[in-house]
Amino acid sequence: MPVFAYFGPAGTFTEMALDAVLANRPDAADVVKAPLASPLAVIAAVRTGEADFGCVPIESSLEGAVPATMDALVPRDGLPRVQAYAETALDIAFTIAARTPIPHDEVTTIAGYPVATAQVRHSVGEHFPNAEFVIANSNAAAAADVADGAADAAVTTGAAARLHGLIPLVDGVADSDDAVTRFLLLGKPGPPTPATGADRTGVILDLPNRPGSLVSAMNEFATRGVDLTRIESRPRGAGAPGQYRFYLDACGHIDDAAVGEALRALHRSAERVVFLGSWPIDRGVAAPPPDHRESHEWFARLLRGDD
Ligand SMILES: O=C(O)C(=O)C[C@]1(C(=O)O)C=C[C@@H](O)C=C1
Repeated sequence: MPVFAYFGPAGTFTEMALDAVLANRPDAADVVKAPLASPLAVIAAVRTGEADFGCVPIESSLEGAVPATMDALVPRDGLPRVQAYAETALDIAFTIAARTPIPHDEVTTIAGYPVATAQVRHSVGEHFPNAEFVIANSNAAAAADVADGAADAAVTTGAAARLHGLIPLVDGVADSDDAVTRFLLLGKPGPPTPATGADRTGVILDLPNRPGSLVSAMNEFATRGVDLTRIESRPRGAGAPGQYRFYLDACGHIDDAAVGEALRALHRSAERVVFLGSWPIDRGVAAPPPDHRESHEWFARLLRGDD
């Protein structure tokens, strides 16, 4: 049975995102769901083959990129890259839950995962004036911590609160009404899912450290009319202090000629291009890239001497 790892434990938003992906698969009843402790562990399990697929959070509309996932996406130590095959966007609102219905002003510690606490800072300050956050490993781990007595209350999901027998103190907590988190379904490298006309392509770029190299890389998309939806930078890490790598998401599919041309050009100029995949966009506006097929056909005719 195929194994689908996810950032757990049970009850995380990531599990809900995975369930949404599985709902579209005919074999959904015959898969094994494996909760792992971090996005790094999920991605490592996909790389080594312990899991066939892995589901991880990638981007919060309030908090931006999920650093633990971004860093884990970089292939290391000769292991294969991972590739995204699907994304799911979920509306995010948290439950603050405790072991007993404790008065709000008596809550002094609230367990929370940093990507989550950053999304509820103001609301929690209003509801729980005497509380400070203590770090948990995920939204569901926060509920487990409270069940174990490690904090008075948790920033968690409704599902995790129920699983751990906690009582909701406040439901639907978010500093913004339209908070959305995007999740990726990752697998081993393989042929991308067919182009749908509303797709996203992701790459990680290691660029030479010289003036203009990032502008040039972005121009490979701009000059071909390809819309970029996201640019992130992360430190390159050990051995490269002060140096950054860049993550670009573009509208379009590797099979769209304009996107394919941009990727080939990047391969010629970048130190390394890691292809993260081309997959259908779940929500949001996608400006499709211009159709370059006619120019390719014209060129092929020239080579054949037909034109
Ligand atoms: O999946 C979960 O519940 C998580 O704890 C992870 C995560 C994330 O890293 O973005 C998922 C959704 C929310 O944005 C906050 C936390």
